[in-house]
Amino acid sequence: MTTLITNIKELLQVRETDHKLITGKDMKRLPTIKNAYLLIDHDTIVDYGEMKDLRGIETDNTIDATGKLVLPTWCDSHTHIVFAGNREQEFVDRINGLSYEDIANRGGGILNSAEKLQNTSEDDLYLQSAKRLKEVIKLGTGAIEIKSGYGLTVEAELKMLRVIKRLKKDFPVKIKATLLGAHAIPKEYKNNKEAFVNLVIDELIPQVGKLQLANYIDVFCEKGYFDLNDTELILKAASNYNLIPKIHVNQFNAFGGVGLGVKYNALSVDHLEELNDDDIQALKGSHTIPVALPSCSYFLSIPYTPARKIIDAGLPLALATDYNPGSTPSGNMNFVISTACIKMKMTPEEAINAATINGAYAMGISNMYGSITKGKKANIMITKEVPSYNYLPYAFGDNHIDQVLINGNIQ
Ligand SMILES: N=CN[C@@H](CCC(=O)O)C(=O)O
Ligand SMILES: [Zn+2]
Repeated sequence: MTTLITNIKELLQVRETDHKLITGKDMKRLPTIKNAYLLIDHDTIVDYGEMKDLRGIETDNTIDATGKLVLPTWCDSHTHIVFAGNREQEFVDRINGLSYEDIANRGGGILNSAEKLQNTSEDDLYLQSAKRLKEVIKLGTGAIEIKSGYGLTVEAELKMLRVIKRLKKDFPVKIKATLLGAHAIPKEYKNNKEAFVNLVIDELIPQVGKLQLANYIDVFCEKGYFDLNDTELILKAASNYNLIPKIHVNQFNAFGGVGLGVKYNALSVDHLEELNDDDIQALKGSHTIPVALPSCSYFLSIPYTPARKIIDAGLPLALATDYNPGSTPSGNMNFVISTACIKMKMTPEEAINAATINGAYAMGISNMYGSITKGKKANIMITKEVPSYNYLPYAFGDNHIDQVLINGNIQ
């Protein structure tokens, strides 16, 4: 089946040759073609160009995109969308003066979500998660990384990962799974963190590895959660099963997690609301991409990741949602783009690069996703009629996405 999109006001993120990721100053450049066409064969982008060069061809479908923009779908490289219920009461508690830390210290937070998830059947968990996934696809997400981490027992973690596997089977979007066994210290291990770390290393990682339920390994490397030593032990154990690190670091404190991630060839280091010069130095010359999660900063009222410092140091940056019930109950990548421009002073070009090709890199799929390139998957979105791409982050809070095509099919 062939689909031709014609009269595109502007086709964004057109990359002739395969770029794995965009770094530093180059992030300010967003290659586009005005008054363009795009040709899709089955699930693949096969041709594009200016309308004046379009030769008469027969296609099964034609979409007229007059006044509209076309761009690759968002690649959301950091989410926790498999969760049970919500934490709206903690949201109100924070408004009334408690901090995220206070809530965690009294047994809420991640432990609250873990209890809910343990008491939710696998089918129900699947249905709740599938609903979220459907919603974010409508908002333009065409590839997504999903973490475990609300299980906190071997069985509940496996349940989460099986739900992710089922989502992979049932949905056309590209999904990558991450084992986040060390997300918080369960109540039963409150005074024996070492035993929990051993459980992750000796039981959880081997089982997940053998069942091939995850592509990546994550750790919440943070004061009060898992320290550098715990993190290193877990990354080492995971490497025996080829689980590549994508880790939570520097959300509240900077104490060397970035350097550790780089040492273990992490694909990404995520959060980075607190970032020092040593962290920047560690990232230089590495293959590890920093990932910022501005919706989390917005929701928790914590600092925004210093995007200017990162990009101006010549580094790449990816943007993701962090969709989860505690720190970011939103999977809207359009809001992420706007917030990155408004609060982190990223230009629209930088934000779009960070949410497409660099997001794809941060989930190991930039060879097939994240840009309009011949041979890549036809995961694209068509906006409503808008004056220019600057309008997407500018008119924040509105939904500018008209149609989403995944593998060439309208969703
Ligand atoms: N910080 C660690 N994990 C999640 C939040 C977990 C939660 O509060 O449920 C995050 O990335 O923000
Ligand atoms: Zn997260």
